[in-house]
Amino acid sequence: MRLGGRLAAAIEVLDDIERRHRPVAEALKDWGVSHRFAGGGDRAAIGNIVYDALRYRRSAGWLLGQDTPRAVGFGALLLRGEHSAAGLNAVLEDDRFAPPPLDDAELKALEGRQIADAPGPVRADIPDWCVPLFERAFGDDWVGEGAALAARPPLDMRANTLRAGRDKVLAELSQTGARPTTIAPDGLRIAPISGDGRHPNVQAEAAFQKGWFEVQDEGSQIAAMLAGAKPGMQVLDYCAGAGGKTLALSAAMDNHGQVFAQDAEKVRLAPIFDRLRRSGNRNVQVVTKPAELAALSGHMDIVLIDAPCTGSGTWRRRPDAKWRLTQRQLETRMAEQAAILDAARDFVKPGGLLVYVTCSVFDEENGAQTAAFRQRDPRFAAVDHRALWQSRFPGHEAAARIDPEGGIRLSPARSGTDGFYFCAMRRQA
Ligand SMILES: C[S@@+](CC[C@H](N)C(=O)[O-])C[C@H]1O[C@@H](n2cnc3c(N)ncnc32)[C@H](O)[C@@H]1O
Repeated sequence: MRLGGRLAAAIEVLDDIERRHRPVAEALKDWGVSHRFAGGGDRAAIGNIVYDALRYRRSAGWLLGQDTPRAVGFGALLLRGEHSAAGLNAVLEDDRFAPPPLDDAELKALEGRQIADAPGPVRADIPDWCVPLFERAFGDDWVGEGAALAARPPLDMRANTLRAGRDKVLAELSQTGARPTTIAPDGLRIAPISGDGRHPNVQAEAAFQKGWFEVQDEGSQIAAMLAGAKPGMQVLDYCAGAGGKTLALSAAMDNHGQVFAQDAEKVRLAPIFDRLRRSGNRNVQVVTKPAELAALSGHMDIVLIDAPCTGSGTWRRRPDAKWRLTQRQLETRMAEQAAILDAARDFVKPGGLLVYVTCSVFDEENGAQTAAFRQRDPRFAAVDHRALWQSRFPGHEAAARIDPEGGIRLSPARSGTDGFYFCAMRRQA
């Protein structure tokens, strides 16, 4: 397929996502099933246009003055800067699978439009209703932070020190272009894809099958490290899901002590069993019965709440979620988070830590949530987060926002990671 056919396919997929409210991955998969002739390179290129169009939906649409699948598809290509409008039309001209070229009205709309002149919400590529949330979270930096959340993400991995050190994994993955991450000591990073490329399928590597590494964003690795799990501790991962943080906590404990993994939705825990077999984590107990959980009350050195959240910190990877999110969903998540904080606190032993983490950038789910919790339960006090950050990641002072009232924030613009919030609160009595 040439560029025109790929662009037409991307517009078709974007239309499907919009009309049928399909998740992007499913819409792309369906397109692939019904177009079996398309090769891997075509699928990757179409996927890149679709994902870019969703990441840059606002700015791509602004360029053409419309928010249609066609406008954002064309806009996403133009934003790459590889073609001028006339140049793109010339490429599409003799391609019979291409969409109709840009017409006079579209060319006129594009004339003289520079993203640098666009209003803030367009440059930030966020919905209008999110602007106050971004302003509250980032102050004057909100446009840059929004734009960074619209960029293509890297592929991050964590060396599983129970099986292999980072250098050994780096040597094994040398063909993939993986480099050490700058902040997390066990992290590896493959840079964001450029042009029509795609990330290597690292999970097909023998080293992955041998459990030498896990796919995990550097921000998630940092959050797990900040929790401070040590060999011999009793740790409850209260919202363990597929176990990304469970495995990191267990590795930090060098398999000594106990990590209890629980989740309200048992089905979410299902992948953890395979992951544990591969990674050699032997101190993880998956909690499946209420009685097993009740027995832990008041005994935990650390309770980690990796809370359900809007996921606004992961919009680089899940850009469709950015446009689907509503104020009502945000409020639902906030209510869940408050209820989980109240339910999980009793598992912390006196002197132990309640650690709250989200992959959201909104203060409503982060600092405001933990501050409200401490008001409800003054037995819990925020630790000195500046001292904590400096002790774990010396030399990286500029990479995180430390909130005076307690909490550490990571973001693509500041830390080069997904957006994360971390807050550790010590139980006094
Ligand atoms: C952010 S995800 C966890 C991701 C996981 N910790 C990881 O690192 O891979 C949040 C999890 O919280 C779970 N959850 C939602 N409500 C819960 C509740 N009331 N109690 C415990 N877990 C809950 C969800 O099922 C979901 O798996």
